[in-house]
Amino acid sequence: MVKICCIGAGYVGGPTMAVIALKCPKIEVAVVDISVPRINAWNSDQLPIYEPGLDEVVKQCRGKNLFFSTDVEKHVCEADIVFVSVNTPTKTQGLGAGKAADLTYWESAARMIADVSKSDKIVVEKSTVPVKTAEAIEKILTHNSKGINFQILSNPEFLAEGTAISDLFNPDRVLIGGRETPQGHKAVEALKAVYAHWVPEDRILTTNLWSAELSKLAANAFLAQRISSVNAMSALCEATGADVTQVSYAVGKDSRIGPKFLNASVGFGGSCFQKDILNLVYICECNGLPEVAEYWKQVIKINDYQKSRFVNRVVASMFNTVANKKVAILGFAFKKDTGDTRETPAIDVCQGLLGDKARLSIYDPQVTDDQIQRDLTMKKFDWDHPLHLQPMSPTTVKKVQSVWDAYEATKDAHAVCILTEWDEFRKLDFQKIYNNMQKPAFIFDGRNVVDANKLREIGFIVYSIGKPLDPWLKDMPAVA
Ligand SMILES: NC(=O)C1=CN([C@@H]2O[C@H](COP(=O)(O)OP(=O)(O)OC[C@H]3O[C@@H](n4cnc5c(N)ncnc54)[C@H](O)[C@@H]3O)[C@@H](O)[C@H]2O)C=CC1
Ligand SMILES: O=C(O)[C@H]1O[C@H](OP(=O)(O)OP(=O)(O)OC[C@H]2O[C@@H](n3ccc(=O)[nH]c3=O)[C@H](O)[C@@H]2O)[C@H](O)[C@@H](O)[C@@H]1O
Repeated sequence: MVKICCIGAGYVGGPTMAVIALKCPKIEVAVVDISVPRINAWNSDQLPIYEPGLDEVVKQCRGKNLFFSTDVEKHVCEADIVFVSVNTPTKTQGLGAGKAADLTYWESAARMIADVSKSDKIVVEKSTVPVKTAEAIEKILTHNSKGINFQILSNPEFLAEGTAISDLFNPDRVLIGGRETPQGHKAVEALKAVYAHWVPEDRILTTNLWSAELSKLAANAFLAQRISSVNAMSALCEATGADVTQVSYAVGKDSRIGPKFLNASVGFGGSCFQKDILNLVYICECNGLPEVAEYWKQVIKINDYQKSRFVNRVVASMFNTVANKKVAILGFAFKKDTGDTRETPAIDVCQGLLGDKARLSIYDPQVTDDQIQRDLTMKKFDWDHPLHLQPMSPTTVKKVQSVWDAYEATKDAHAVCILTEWDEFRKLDFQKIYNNMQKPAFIFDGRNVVDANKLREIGFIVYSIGKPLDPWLKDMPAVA
């Protein structure tokens, strides 16, 4: 029986391995992590991450051919294939701080693999890593090996949160990069055979190691670039009276451009887009390509601009001050159908409003109060370290209250900001919300989920990203 071990039981390691176990009943899969609470949660009824469809998959295989354990060394030692899916955060200190990937967790995993291994292994980069990481990992493994043969493969993950299970069941492609040697080819074939249990062969792409590593960074950069492009257009739409939804539709009808990923928003979030682009920028700079680095940096600059533009709109519309005004925040996760708040635009928007002394009442169906407090007090990039290494909030933000109901959040509020596109926000009783708010009542829709015209009929002053402006907003300059 082939044995797989995955180091890192996070958003990628957990779902990916659960799907491999489901689709390959003859393969034994162990997911290991240094975080005891995380592993305990994987072994309980309350999984550590919220992902539609994940519970069912885990329930079907857990205890049969899928195991979650903190006994990292034992499972690594026994495995034929070791996936490494640990955090690769942005470096916060030292050379390349604020840009380069911090490979501390990766390196310690690699050293541990070298130490405990007693048989040949295929080591698979599942984490997103800088180009040429495989070479460094190879050095660590071979330097320490006792005649053991390690083959390194790059097999980046393309799943998106909220749709992880369907993405894993039906991927656009699976990418496997390996060394162009007979042993390298053999290792690629072995991993290919795992995916071939459910992925059609023509969707399993094989490349050299460096192409696979770079393709992952490139894919995320292209996706984020689309969002920054449409968000840049949204500012121009507001200035000219065009409607960004109509513009996106018209643009996306061109089959060369395509309709997906053209929704204007308050900004993209998530653990990877910014981190991976910063990483790409750093690699370009290190390779003497400052113009290319500058090009990709713009994607992040526009994203930052979009978030601060939104805050400025809120403050400017409300007579240039939100001091002591109650602002209801609907949605804190970085997108719907996930409880993940890593790099969510809600953090920047909330911090911007708190900077202007607002009182916030936050409701998100999947994010706990604890998480919100932690996010609003944590330093940039600290969030992307394993939980037990994250600093605790020094003080809780007194001006932030989180509640478990949208009606409670909006009661007596001066304004509502919609920051995540949860489906339930579309179905709210806005008449009831309006009746219970201070007047004039404002709605700032950062995700274009509400019907602005209907809300205007109720009496709200509405701002929707990239849509023709309310007469009220036209007179309020939103530039800092
Ligand atoms: N979140 C996402 O949707 C995607 C993430 N990725 C990439 O996958 C990688 C992992 O991301 P996530 O799963 O989101 O991170 P995560 O933070 O959810 O999980 C990483 C896990 O690794 C564990 N870990 C760290 N060092 C360890 C060690 N030495 N031994 C054992 N366990 C260790 C941590 O405790 C943590 O539970 C990152 O490189 C990320 O860029 C790629 C595609 C999608
Ligand atoms: O490497 C990763 O971590 C993953 O990053 C993204 O997945 P994810 O961040 O989970 O979610 P997305 O659906 O890509 O959304 C990212 C952000 O962009 C925003 N977005 C997305 C689409 C859009 O049209 N407009 C827009 O603002 C979302 O609201 C969210 O904040 C990629 O889509 C995955 O392919 C990749 O594997």
